[in-house]
Amino acid sequence: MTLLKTDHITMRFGGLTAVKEFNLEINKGEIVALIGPNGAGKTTAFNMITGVYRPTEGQIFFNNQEITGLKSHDITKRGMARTFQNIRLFKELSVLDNVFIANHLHLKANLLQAVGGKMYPDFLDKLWQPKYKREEKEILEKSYMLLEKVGLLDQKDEKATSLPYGLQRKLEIARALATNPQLLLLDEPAAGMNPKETNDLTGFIRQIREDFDLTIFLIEHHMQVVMDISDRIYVLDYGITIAEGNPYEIQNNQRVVEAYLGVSEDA
Ligand SMILES: Nc1ncnc2c1ncn2[C@@H]1O[C@H](COP(=O)(O)OP(=O)(O)OP(=O)(O)O)[C@@H](O)[C@H]1O
Repeated sequence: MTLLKTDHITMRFGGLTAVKEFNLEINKGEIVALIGPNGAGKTTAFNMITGVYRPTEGQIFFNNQEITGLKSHDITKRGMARTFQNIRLFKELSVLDNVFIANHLHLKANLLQAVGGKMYPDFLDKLWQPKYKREEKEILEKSYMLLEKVGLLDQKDEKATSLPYGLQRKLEIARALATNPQLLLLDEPAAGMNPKETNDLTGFIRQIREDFDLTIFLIEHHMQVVMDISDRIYVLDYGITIAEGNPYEIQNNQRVVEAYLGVSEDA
């Protein structure tokens, strides 16, 4: 079953076409990677899919519903979550509070929707009614469960920024999981990880796919990770899709090899 589909999405910034007519199809349960040299348009593609940018042209479908141009929080509510290339944590807060707040914001957004999207004067009072107190307790339990799944329970009281970089990436993933996604987009999960963490990353991503019934779309520069983990790979170069296929096909694709290694003028 197709979970995410893009139909010829294009993003122009003035005279620059960052992504041109990108056609993507991801099936439920797949792990799909998006690779390409620096500046190829990978993050721009993520930004269009997650509602940060509205595509200049083309359409995006999630769960067979069009989501083109929807705001990020609407897209999150429909079951899509992401992490960022530059980690975005609440730096001063503890590990636990980072996950707790992500859960809480998600709940509050749903509550707001339940009251018609308006901030009624008694809205904050509602949060302290028994029903919502119960929900707060559930959120706390869920936060513990998420930290346990990503292996950060022992560090729950530490300040987020005191964690090594690789663990901050895992904390960002726990935060994304707090919104109950079906599709998780990871922007360079191996960046900043040490060799052991990088080695373990493939198993970790497979495990969360299993535990949370996820579909995963990731941008990654670390080729070993990409080749080990991906069912399929899309390759962008200067905004153009130059290849799509399984890891074996991509490794043996001449155009991909040239895009990465460059071709000498007289070749
Ligand atoms: N908001 C923006 N305004 C203008 N140009 C932009 C904007 N965002 C991205 N670009 C340009 O679009 C092109 C694609 O950038 P993008 O960040 O998507 O590439 P990338 O493949 O993610 O690169 P990297 O691997 O270095 O993160 C680049 O030329 C970049 O300078």
